[in-house]
Amino acid sequence: MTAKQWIVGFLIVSMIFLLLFFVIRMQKTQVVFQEKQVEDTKNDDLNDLENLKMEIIQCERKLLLRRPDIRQKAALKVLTPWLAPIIWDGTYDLRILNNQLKGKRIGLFVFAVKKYIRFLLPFLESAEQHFMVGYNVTYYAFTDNTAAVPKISLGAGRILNLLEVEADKRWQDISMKRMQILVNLTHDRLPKEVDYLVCADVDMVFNDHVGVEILGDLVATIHPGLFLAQRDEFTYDRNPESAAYIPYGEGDFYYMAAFYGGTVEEINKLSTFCHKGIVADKKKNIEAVWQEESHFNKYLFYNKPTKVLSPEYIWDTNLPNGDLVKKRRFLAVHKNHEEVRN
Ligand SMILES: CC(=O)N[C@H]1[C@@H](OP(=O)(O)OP(=O)(O)OC[C@H]2O[C@@H](n3ccc(=O)[nH]c3=O)[C@H](O)[C@@H]2O)O[C@H](CO)[C@H](O)[C@@H]1O
Ligand SMILES: [Mn+2]
Repeated sequence: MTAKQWIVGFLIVSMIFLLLFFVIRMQKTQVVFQEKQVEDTKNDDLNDLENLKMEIIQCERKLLLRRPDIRQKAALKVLTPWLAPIIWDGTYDLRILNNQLKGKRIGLFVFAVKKYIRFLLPFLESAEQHFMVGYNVTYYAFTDNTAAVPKISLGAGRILNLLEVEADKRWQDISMKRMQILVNLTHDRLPKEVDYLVCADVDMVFNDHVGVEILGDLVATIHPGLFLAQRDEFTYDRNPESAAYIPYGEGDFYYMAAFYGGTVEEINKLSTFCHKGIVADKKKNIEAVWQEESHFNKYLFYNKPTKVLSPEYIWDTNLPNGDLVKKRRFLAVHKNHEEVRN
């Protein structure tokens, strides 16, 4: 090597070192700057911290939607960390399950109060086509106006009980009232009449097979809008004053209370917990962010479901990521919330 080559080499190496030095320095400054920002935020009120958190969550969510590998993994999850099955199409053999569960009596609990009576007929008609076909099914449909419910013809072994319930003023109270009614129903009447109880929202229709693959001691459905979400995105109740409170960093899934089930005994325990929580909150003049669904999620955090249903069992065609949920067994009926709730 000539002296000139040595000098050029030396210059190049020192330039690289200089560059590295500046890059590291800039990163350090960035971290210090970010730490200072967080520090500033701490000094502001809690709301700002909450906003920051929401922004981070939004960013993560956007990132997640661009990561097909994560989407795929979340969608294909078939086992919970406590080893309960997550039911997707193709994970079970119905012939085997029918052999195991034949002769079981199944109840379907639903509320159709005030304007929601309009949903009852399509709900029941679709259940006749898709829900537990070949089994003894008893519907427990609660309404404030039995006379307004149209007649429906049922298949063999299927019974409709139209039961009276008082209509609350607020839709939130109607929705939460379901827990109170369930406490009594699962205590007094159901132990003699059914083995398993399934509870559903009425503003839904069965759209494909829903059978004994959903039966288990305690069964809940993953919320179709949050099945790809991170834990801290779950819309649990975050108010420490509420009985439904779940702190950030905790939780397994966000379950939707529009479709769940279990043995009569387990539904009695679940509804008792939720009803007590609702009453305790009322005494403090508070209401959980998603009413009974918040208490439901709290219960299921402490009492892990023995079976979890994938969003195939509650789907809404307005939702993103529908390509991951091909079988849509139970579909939300689109409604004008303002109109139907008032
Ligand atoms: C996307 C969304 O907003 N989801 C929440 C909302 O679901 P939804 O918008 O699905 O609630 P919803 O309006 O369907 O009410 C729940 C159920 O209560 C019954 N009902 C309600 C009102 C009424 O006047 N008559 C009647 O019969 C009916 O069975 C209905 O399906 O509210 C629920 C109840 O708190 C849950 O918190 C849900 O997470
Ligand atoms: Mn609903």
